Amino acid sequence: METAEVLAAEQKYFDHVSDHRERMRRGLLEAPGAAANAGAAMRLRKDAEARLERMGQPDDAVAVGRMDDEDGYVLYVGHSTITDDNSEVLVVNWQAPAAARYYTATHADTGGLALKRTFECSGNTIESYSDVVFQQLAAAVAELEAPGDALLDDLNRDRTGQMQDIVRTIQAAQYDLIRAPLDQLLVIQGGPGTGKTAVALHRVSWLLFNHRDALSAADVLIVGPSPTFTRYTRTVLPSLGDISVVQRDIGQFHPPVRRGRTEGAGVVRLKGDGRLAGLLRRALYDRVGVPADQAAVEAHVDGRPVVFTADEINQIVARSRQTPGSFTQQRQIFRSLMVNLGLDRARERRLGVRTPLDQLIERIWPTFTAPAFLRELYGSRDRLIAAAGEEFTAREVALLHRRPGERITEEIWSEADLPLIDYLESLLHGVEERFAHIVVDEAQDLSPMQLRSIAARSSTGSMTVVGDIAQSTGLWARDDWDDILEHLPAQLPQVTAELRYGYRVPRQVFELAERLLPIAAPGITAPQVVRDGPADPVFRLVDDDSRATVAVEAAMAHASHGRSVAIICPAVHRPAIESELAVRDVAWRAASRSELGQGVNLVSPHEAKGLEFDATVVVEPKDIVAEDERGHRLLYVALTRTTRYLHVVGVLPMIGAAQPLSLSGPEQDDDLPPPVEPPAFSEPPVFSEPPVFSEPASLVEPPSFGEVSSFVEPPSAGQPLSFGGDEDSDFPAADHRERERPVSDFEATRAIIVPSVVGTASVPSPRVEVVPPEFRPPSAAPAVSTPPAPVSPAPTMPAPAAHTPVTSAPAAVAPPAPARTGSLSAQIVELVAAELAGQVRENVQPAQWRAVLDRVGELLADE
Ligand SMILES: Nc1ncnc2c1ncn2[C@@H]1O[C@H](COP(=O)(O)OP(=O)(O)OP(=O)(O)O)[C@@H](O)[C@H]1O
Repeated sequence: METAEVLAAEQKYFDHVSDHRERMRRGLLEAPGAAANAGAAMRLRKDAEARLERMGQPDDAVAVGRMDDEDGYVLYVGHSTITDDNSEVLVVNWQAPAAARYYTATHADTGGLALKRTFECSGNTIESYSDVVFQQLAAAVAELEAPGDALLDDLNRDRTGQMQDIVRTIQAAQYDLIRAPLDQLLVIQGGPGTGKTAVALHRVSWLLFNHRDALSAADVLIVGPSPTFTRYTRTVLPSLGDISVVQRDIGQFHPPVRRGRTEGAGVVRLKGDGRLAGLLRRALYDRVGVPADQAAVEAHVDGRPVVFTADEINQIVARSRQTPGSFTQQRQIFRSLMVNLGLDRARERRLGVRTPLDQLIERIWPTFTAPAFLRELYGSRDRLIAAAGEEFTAREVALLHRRPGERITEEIWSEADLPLIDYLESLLHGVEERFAHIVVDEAQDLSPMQLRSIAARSSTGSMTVVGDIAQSTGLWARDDWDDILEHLPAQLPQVTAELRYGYRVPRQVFELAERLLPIAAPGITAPQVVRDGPADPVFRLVDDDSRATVAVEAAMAHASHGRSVAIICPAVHRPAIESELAVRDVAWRAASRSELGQGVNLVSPHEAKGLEFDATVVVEPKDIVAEDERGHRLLYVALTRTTRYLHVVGVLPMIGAAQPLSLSGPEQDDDLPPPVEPPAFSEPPVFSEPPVFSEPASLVEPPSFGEVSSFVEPPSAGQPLSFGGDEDSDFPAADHRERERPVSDFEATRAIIVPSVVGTASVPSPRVEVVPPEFRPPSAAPAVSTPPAPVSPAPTMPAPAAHTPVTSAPAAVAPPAPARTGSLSAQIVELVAAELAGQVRENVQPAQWRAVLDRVGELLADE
C-alpha cells in the first residue's frame, strides 16, 4: 500500500476508535449515577476518574503504535484500553502484558512480530508513521544501525518546561527496567539524558498497573532533589493515568518550620553525616532518667511525700527503653509502670496519685517536639559533648553549637537541619507515612541523613533509585553506589542496572562534555549518544563588561524562536545577568522559584540537574567549576542540559589555566538574527597566544580538559581574532533537521528501524485485514509475578473501512464467569455482582450497562 493509503486507512481506524472512546467516556461519566448505593457510587466514581485521566482528552491520539504478528494479527497500543460495542479490544493499554512485544521485540528476537508501527500524531490526526519491519532487520543490521524516526522526532521536539511521557518510543532496554520485578531495590545508573527519570516514572505506572493487588498509588512515593525538579516531572504520571502518586522533594520531610538559615560547608557536611543519627539518639535518651548525682526523687501524693530511689526508677527506665517503639511509646510504658509503683507506695491512699506523678514523670522522661529538642541541643555545648562521645572531635562539636533564637517560633532552620528534625521526629513518634515502593531520583547527591529519611519511609525495601555518579556533586559527592546503598534498606536484593544510550544531548555537544569525564569521574563510561544536533557548540569569548550582554542576547535569540532556553549561570554572575535581563525588559523565569518553560529561564548549575531545554547558555565555565568541590562534574551537568543548542560564554581561560575549554570556530548556519558583536579585546586574552577561530568548529578537535597545553593552535600572525566565528552564522538554521547518526549496538536496534523512513515504498505493507479469533501474548512473556493468561475475549481488531472487511464476527461479551483465581476475575465478579446486580434492579440505562461492560472488557484484555 502506498503511504497515503496507509495513512488514510489508519486514520479511519483512529476515528473509529475515537468514537468508541467517546462512547466509553460518556459511559464512565454516567456510571456513578446509576450505582445501587452511595458506597458503590463512590467506588465507581473513583475508578471512573482514574480511567478518564488515563483515557486522555477527546482529541488525544487513541494509539501510539501497532504491532502485527507473523500471522497478520494486529494489535494497537495506546495509553488506555479501548473496546468496541462488543467489548472487542480496539487498542490495548501499554502496560498490559499483551502490549509487551511492542517494546521487547528486537531484530534478534522478534517475539513473533512482523512489524511494529509508531505513529506521529497531532491530536488524533496521524501525521506520519514509521515502521520497523522485523523480517528485514537481521540482514540490514550491519549497515543500518540507527535510532528510528519516531524516537528522533520525540527527541527533537520543543521542550515545554514539563517532562512528557515516552510511551510511544520506550526502548527495549528501558522497558526491561520499567517492568523489572517489584521486590528489589533497583539502582539505575546512567549518564545525562539516558532516560533514567523517564524510566523510573514509567516504571511506577507499570508497577501500579501490574501489581494493582499489592500496590495502590498511595503506596508509592517519588522523591526528587528540588521543588523545581518535582514540578518538572510531576505531570508524567497523571498523563499515564496515575493521578495520586505522592511526589515530594527531599526538603519536604519534616514538620513545618521556618527555613532560610545559611551555613558554612563544614557545618552542612557534618549535619549530613550518618553519625548524626547516633548523636541525636544519644542526646535524646540522655534526657531520660534520674540524674547521676541524685540518689532518690520525691513526689507528693495527696500532699504527702513519697520517695523513689534513683535505682528503682532507672530500672523502670531501662525496662521501658527495651520495649520496641518510639520514644513516646516507650514513655507511655514508663508512665504506666511508674503509676503502678506510685500506687504501691501509696497503697492506703489510692487517689490523687496521677497528677503529682505526672510532674515527676515529665522530669524523668520529658516530652519534646523535634525542633524544640534540636534547638536546645544546639544551644548546649555540654549536651552536645555528652552525646558526641568518642565519635566526634571537639571541632565538630563546636560546629554544631549555635546560639538559639529567642523563641522556638523565631528559630530559622537550614536545609541541613531538616533531615535531623525529621530523624528526631521519627525517634519521637515513629514514621507515620510509609510506602511500599519508593523512587529516588538524582540519588547520587543525597547525604546519609537524607537517605535515612527516605529509608525510614520504606515499608518493604522495594525501591527504584536512579542517578549518575558522574553528576554527583555537592558536599556528598559520591564515586560509588555502595556509599549510597549502605544507607538504604537492605532487606531485598539490591540490583544495579545501567542505561547506556544518551537521548537528550546531541553528539556535537556531548563530544565536548565527555572530555570532562576523565577528570570529573574517572572510571565512568560515557553514554553513547543516539543523534546529531543541529549545530556545534558556540563559544563566545567575552570580558567582564560584555559577559552578561553576550549571554542574554544569545538567550533572547533562541527565545525569539519559541525555544526554551536556560542561562546556566554561577552565583557570582547572576546579578549582572539579572540586571541585563531587566535593562532589556526580557521576561524570564527562575528555576529557584520552580518556574520553567518556553522563553528565557535563569538556572543555577545545581538547579539544572535533571532538567533540559532546547538551548542552553552556559556562563563562565571556570566559575561553575569553582562553585563546587567537584566543579568539573557540575560543569558536565551544565553542558548536558541542552537537547539542541549550546552556547558557552566566558573569558579565557574558559575553565582555568590547567584545563582550558576548547574554543571552536564559526558555527553552522542559522536563520536567527546575528548575535551581538563579539567583544573587542584591546589586548590578547590570558594566553600569550590567542587561539584560532577561523576554522569550522567541526574541524577543530577540542582539547582534553585534563591537558594543560592542548589548546587549539594559535592564529597565524596578523590574523584578526574572530571570537565566535562568522557573526551571521552564530545560530544554526531553525529548521535544520538533526542528522541521524549511525550508532552501533544501539539498543533501539534490538528493534532496529529498517527502513526507518516514513511510508517508504520499500516497506511491505503489513496485512491488517485478517482479524484473528484471538491475539495471544508472546510465550516469552514479561516477568510479572503471575504468568499471563491468554487474552479473553480476544482483542481482535475490527478493520477500518479501507482495510479488507472483518472476516470473523466479533465475539459477544461473555457473561462474567464465576470467580477464578486471580485478581482480575475477582474484580470483574465484584463489578458485576456489586454494581450490576444493584443496577439491574434499578432499571439502569443501556449506556450505563455499557460502561460496566467496557470495564469488564478492559480488565479481561489487560489480563
Ligand atoms: N525512549 C525514549 N523515547 C523518547 N524520549 C526519550 C526516551 N528516553 C529518554 N527520552 C527523553 O530523553 C530526555 C532525557 O530523559 P531523562 O530526563 O529521563 O534522562 P536522565 O537520564 O534522567 O537525565 P539526567 O541524568 O540529566 O537527569 C527526556 O526528554 C526524555 O523524554
